[in-house]
Amino acid sequence: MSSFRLCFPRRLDGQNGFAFEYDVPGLGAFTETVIFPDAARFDRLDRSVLAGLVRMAAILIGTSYYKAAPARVIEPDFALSDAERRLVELAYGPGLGEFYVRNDLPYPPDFTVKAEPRMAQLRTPEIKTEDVRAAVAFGGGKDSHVAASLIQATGAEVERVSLILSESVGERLVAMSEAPVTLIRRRIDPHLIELGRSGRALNGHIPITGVNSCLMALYAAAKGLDWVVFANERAASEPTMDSNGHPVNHQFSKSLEFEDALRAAFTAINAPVTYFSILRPVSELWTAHYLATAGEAALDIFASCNRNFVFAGPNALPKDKRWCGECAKCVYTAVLLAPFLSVERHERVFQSKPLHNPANLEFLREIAGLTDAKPWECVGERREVAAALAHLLTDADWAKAPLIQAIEPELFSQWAREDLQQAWAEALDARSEHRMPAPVAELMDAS
Ligand SMILES: CC(=O)N[C@H]1[C@@H](OP(=O)(O)OP(=O)(O)OC[C@H]2O[C@@H](n3ccc(=O)[nH]c3=O)[C@H](O)[C@@H]2O)O[C@H](CO)[C@@H](O)[C@@H]1O[C@H](C)C(=O)N[C@@H](C)C(=O)N[C@@H](CCC(=O)O)C(=O)O
Ligand SMILES: Nc1ncnc2c1ncn2[C@@H]1O[C@H](COP(=O)(O)OP(=O)(O)OP(=O)(O)O)[C@@H](O)[C@H]1O
Repeated sequence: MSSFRLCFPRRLDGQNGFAFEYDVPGLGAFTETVIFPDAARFDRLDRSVLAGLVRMAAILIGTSYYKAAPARVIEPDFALSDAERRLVELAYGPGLGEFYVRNDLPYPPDFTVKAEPRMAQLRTPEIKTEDVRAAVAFGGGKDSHVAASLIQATGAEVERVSLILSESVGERLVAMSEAPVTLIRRRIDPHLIELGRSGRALNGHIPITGVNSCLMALYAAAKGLDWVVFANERAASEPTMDSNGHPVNHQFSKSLEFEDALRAAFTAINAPVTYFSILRPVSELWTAHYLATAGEAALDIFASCNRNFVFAGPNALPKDKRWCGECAKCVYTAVLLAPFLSVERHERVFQSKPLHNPANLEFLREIAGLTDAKPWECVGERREVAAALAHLLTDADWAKAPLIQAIEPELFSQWAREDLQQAWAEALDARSEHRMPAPVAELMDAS
């Protein structure tokens, strides 16, 4: 039976990085390279820790190549600890859930992982809480800005780090930040993109946050940083839709389930970094409120529209735009921030009026829970969106916005008014499960 093969990554000659190599049945060999800043000193890492970190990166990066022609057997040329095996099962299972469902492939998928077992390290991880240096994942959006600001408030030294697939995306990210951004450069095998474009390979979404997490951890460990901080929100654990009784989540690799799997795999290799998500305990309205108040300086430079990050497709935004104003993610972010901004300020932030554009009504219905499924996008919990809309209907200016008016009758036929009032009232105070170190939990008021 032909299998998808993952090779143990090799160091590049003359460049500070690694080559990740894969064999896809029927399509041949592929190589992705990742180049790190010189400050990442891989030679200072314990050999087994380095090997573990690159194995984890190889597993996650492999999802891009596996999806070209999914095989029934996944076969690394390295042994796997239980935690790494679980990472494979999750990344190539629900991590690719959207891909399977949108390509009409069976879901859950039926594959076997063929690898020798590896003994895990059993030491309890040390969590540094003083003189901390933190790598904060930076994606240019509201969550990244808020995460960087909060980590700074803990007294830690913050380095913003972005993974990029093209220089133009790197330039956009740098322009979206008020502080310097360290860039780690991935180069996807161009053959994969060609095959996808010509229809000779399957295409679809991959667990990108998992890829970014493993590469950030590798960078942080090699630079001697202590924390690797993501801004994965509580809402990312809510599935996008249900497929025959199985949840499918566009944001699976941002979910708490995947965060736990990554943390277990880092522990099993004794990785010298603490990985966590700082926005896990709070609502998206909490984050929007923080950005509109304490984080106000970022309002004119941040962007959440994913079209900023297209590196090879036809959907890239024009250079002078940060928001397309006509996708589910723009509409979602516009709803979350509206309760905290005047209509005029909102228009300046979003470079348009997404909540006044009738063409956006269907997106609004989808994100507010008025349809069977959420859009295949990075959007949050339906109840929270509905609560924000109910609140906007009580605001004299926002209640006049055409989309807010248009949604009113359907909103209250789907949701009980009192339930939405309660969700709004709790939005800034409620806290949920998280994995943050004590000083961060204290700052976030989360026990
Ligand atoms: C920017 C974006 O949203 N891209 C998604 C889009 O891809 P598109 O074809 O429009 O443009 P490109 O991003 O330039 O991709 C070109 C092709 O390359 C494939 N590819 C890309 C990155 C990668 O690591 N591996 C790859 O194989 C890609 O499939 C294209 O064929 O549509 C794709 C198919 O649905 C999406 O997969 C692209 O999503 C990117 C991987 C991406 O970075 N998306 C994030 C903005 C995103 O969705 N973030 C979510 C987190 C989701 C998660 O962690 O799973 C979020 O913020 O919540
Ligand atoms: N290119 C990237 N490099 C490093 N980290 C990234 C990148 N893109 C996203 N992230 C991180 O992944 C996590 C999830 O991304 P997400 O898109 O939700 O955040 P965001 O872009 O900051 O906010 P928003 O939800 O407003 O788009 C965040 O911690 C974010 O910083």
